Amino acid sequence: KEVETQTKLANVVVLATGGTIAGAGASAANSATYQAAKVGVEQLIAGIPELSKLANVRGEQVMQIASESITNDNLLQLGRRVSELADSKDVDGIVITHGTDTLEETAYFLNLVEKTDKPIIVVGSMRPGTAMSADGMLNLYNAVAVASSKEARGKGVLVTMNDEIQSGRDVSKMINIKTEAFKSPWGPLGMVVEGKSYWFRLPAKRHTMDSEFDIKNIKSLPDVEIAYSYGNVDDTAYKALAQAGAKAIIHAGTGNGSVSSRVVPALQALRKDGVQIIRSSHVNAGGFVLRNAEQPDDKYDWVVAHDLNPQKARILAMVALTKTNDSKELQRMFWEY
Ligand SMILES: NC(=O)C[C@H](N)C(=O)O
Repeated sequence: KEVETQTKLANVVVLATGGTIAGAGASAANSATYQAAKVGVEQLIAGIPELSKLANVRGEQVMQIASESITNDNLLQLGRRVSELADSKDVDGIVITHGTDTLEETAYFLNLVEKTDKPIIVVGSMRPGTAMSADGMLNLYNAVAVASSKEARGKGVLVTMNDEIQSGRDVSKMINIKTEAFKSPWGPLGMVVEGKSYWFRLPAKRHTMDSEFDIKNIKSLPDVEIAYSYGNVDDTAYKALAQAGAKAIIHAGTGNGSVSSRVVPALQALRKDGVQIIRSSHVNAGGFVLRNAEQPDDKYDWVVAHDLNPQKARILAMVALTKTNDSKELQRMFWEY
C-alpha cells in the first residue's frame, strides 16, 4: 500500500494561454518569423508522450493569444481559473503555458494573488514548435516535472525556462533572440534536469500563502501606467497618462530611478492631485531604487519600486491599490513583495 501511494502520479493541469510555445512557422528555419498562439493545448501535450511518466496531465485552453496582447481582464480570468483549480482536491500542480513577452508580469501577478502552496509554474518558449532546436517541448516537460514535485510546494509561482527554475517574482525576459532569455538579477532558485529538480535557494519576499492579496477579493484592477525616461524627456506623457485616468504612474527611470528636472514639477503636481508616483529603474540587468536617493521621496510623498522593473512595479501597484491608496502602505508593500 505504501509503495502504491509513493508511486502515485501527481495530477497536473496545463492551462494554455498562447504565445510562441503554441506558435507555428512556415519552415523549420523560421525561429523568429512565425505566428504565435496557433497550436491548441491538446496538441502541445500530445507532442510530449514522456509527460505521462511524470504526471497525469490534462489540458485546458484558457485563451489563445500572443502575450503582448494580455489585458488586465485576461490576468483576472487566468488568476481566477488558477485559484479554482488550486482549491480542487484532485489537482496537485498547475502549469501555465504563456507567451514570453509578458510572462514575467503574469508570473508575478499570480505570485501575489494565489492563495495556495501547490506548485504553479509558468512556462513559454523562445522558438515555435515548428523550428529547429525548438525549446518549448523541454521547457514544458520541465514545467510539468516541477509542478508534480513535492519540493516545489510553497515556493511561490515559478518559471521553468532553459533548464532553470526561476522565481516568478524575480525573473525577467532579458533578451528576445536567445533561448537563455530569462534571468533574475538574484539568480535562479534551482535547475531541472531529466525531469528531476535540484534546489539551491528560496524566495525571501512574501508570496502566495503569505500574501495579503487574494484573487477571490479582486473584482477589477485599477489603471496604472508606465512612463519611460531618457535624455531630453519632458512631462507630456506623465500628464497625459494622469489625465486619461491613471491612479498611479510608474516612472521607468534612468539609473536609480532618477527623474529629469524637466519632469519633477509635473510629478509633484500630479501627486498633489492624488496620483501615486512610483519611481522604478529601466536599467537592463535589473534596477535597485533606493528611497530618498536621487530624489527626496519623503518630501514629495513618492514611492520607490525597490528592485522591481517598471512592468513588475505596475503589477504590484495595481494589486496594492485594490487594498489601499496610502503611499506609506504602498511603500511597505514595495519592500515586502
Ligand atoms: N516568445 C514569445 O512567446 C513571444 C510572443 N510574442 C509572446 O509573448 O506571445
